Amino acid sequence: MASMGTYTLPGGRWNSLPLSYTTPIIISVVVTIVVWFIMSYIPTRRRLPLPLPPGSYGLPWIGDTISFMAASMSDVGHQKWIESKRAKYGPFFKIRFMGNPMVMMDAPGGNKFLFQNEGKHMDTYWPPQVPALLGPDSIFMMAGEEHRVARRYLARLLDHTVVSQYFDTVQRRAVQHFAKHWEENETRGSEIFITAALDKTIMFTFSVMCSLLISMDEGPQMDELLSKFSTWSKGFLSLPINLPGFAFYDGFKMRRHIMDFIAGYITQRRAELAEDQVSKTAAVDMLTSLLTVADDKGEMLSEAKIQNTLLTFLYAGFDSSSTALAMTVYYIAKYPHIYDQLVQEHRSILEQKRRKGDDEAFTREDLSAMKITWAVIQETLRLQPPVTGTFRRAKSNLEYNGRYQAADGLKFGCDMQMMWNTMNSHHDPKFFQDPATFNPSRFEEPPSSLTYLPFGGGPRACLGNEFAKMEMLIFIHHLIKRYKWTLVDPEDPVIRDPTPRHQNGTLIKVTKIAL
Ligand code: HEM
Repeated sequence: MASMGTYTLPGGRWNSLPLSYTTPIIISVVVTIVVWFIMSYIPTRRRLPLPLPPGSYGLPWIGDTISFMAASMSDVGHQKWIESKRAKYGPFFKIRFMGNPMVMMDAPGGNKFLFQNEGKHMDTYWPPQVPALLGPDSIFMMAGEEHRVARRYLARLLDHTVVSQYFDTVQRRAVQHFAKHWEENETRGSEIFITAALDKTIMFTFSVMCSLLISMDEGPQMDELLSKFSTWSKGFLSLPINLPGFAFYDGFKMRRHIMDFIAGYITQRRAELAEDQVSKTAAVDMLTSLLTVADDKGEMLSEAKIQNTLLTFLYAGFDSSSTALAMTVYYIAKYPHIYDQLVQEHRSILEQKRRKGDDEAFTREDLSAMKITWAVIQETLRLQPPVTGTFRRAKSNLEYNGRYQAADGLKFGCDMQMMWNTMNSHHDPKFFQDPATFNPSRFEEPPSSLTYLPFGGGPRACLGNEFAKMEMLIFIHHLIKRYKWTLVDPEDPVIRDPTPRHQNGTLIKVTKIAL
């Protein structure tokens, strides 16, 4: 018998519930959501001592999340978004990002404040999808003493001498790369061909990282790992919703496959080490070091830390470098006078080699002769930095007495987030004259302190910057030596996902030359 107020919709588990049951359920869901929104708003206000920086929090939880993420994916990263906020609120301002209040720092004062307090009064903070994809044992997630110990340890594995030891490996990979991936196009019948520079730089940097980390050779296994990586890394720019249809869902699933793959490699290497086979089978790479070198406290790394370190380095080491290199290839083609300067620089290096009888016997001393090349890469990193900035979170109440705000300073409540950002200074005419112009010669003078931050700064600055410099210089040397190139589509738009790349992968028309 149907009671009063009971209404049954045809079909479905929920639909068959009488209205007298569904109404309270719907009301309690709505009330929970509203209370959750309000709660995420109120404690924020309570825990933030005044004065707050100017700006607006916008809607509860959502705030600027959507506009900020959309800006992250646009051609100039956050640059325009930041400019419009700065025009409204001044050099630094507050927003709400994924439920939390966040201050965008100014440059260079805000950057200095942030880097000086790093590890003492503030720690790293990442939106939830990042720790889920990278793992809690990644150095990017570590804080305080744990980060300091891990960083000292990893810095030893990548210090100047070690980077030099990898020189020959990277150089060999470069020669193989051009023979396999570029000369292959020539043998298809033409000395002129069209290719996507980004595909090539991805192949090169991924191959270099696979060699540095686990001594893996190019082949189907590496191709498979690269394709898994591509799915996994798309999860970083997604909302952290673990449901089919969201890139995070696919990325998170793929993380398990990648970790299984890495675990297999570790097991195999442990067995080789136990049988003393490593020197015969593989060069000493990072995996061997991670398995055999103790940290400062004399402790060996756990299996989980080794796995997450390899995953972190593979990602940190290949994504930024590959897009930076493709962008460099783009700017060299866009400005023929820059190409001519580079030809001169590399011709003179090669002539010296030839006088000694072998132009492939390129040594690490030759890198220091590549001053213009490095300036071109630096200028590329200024205009299109692969990392536009990252987040931190205050561990205690802090006061920032920068030059812009009221005499009593800007106070950060415990848990408040802040972001350092390359776009604040890289495009500011105060620090870089005529900032929209591609002008590598500006790097003849060092930029003023904390205004040029492609590799970050302070205690979390990039650990691989020397390595990245070496691999990028080696790649450009081999490219200039063999080819000249023009842009197929000079108007190809730049997108960020999250590193900057041309929508069509920087298509270039390549002509073989012999420098
Ligand atoms: C053009 C290439 C690269 C760029 C632009 C770049 C940029 C950066 C930036 C901005 C940070 C700081 C992040 C922060 O403050 O939260 C960073 C950190 C890091 N980078 Fe790089 N990177 C590059 C290449 C590499 C390479 C080749 C490696 C490894 C061989 C590497 C390994 C790392 C690691 C391990 C960290 C974390 C350091 C820490 O948390 O203490 N990077 N990178």
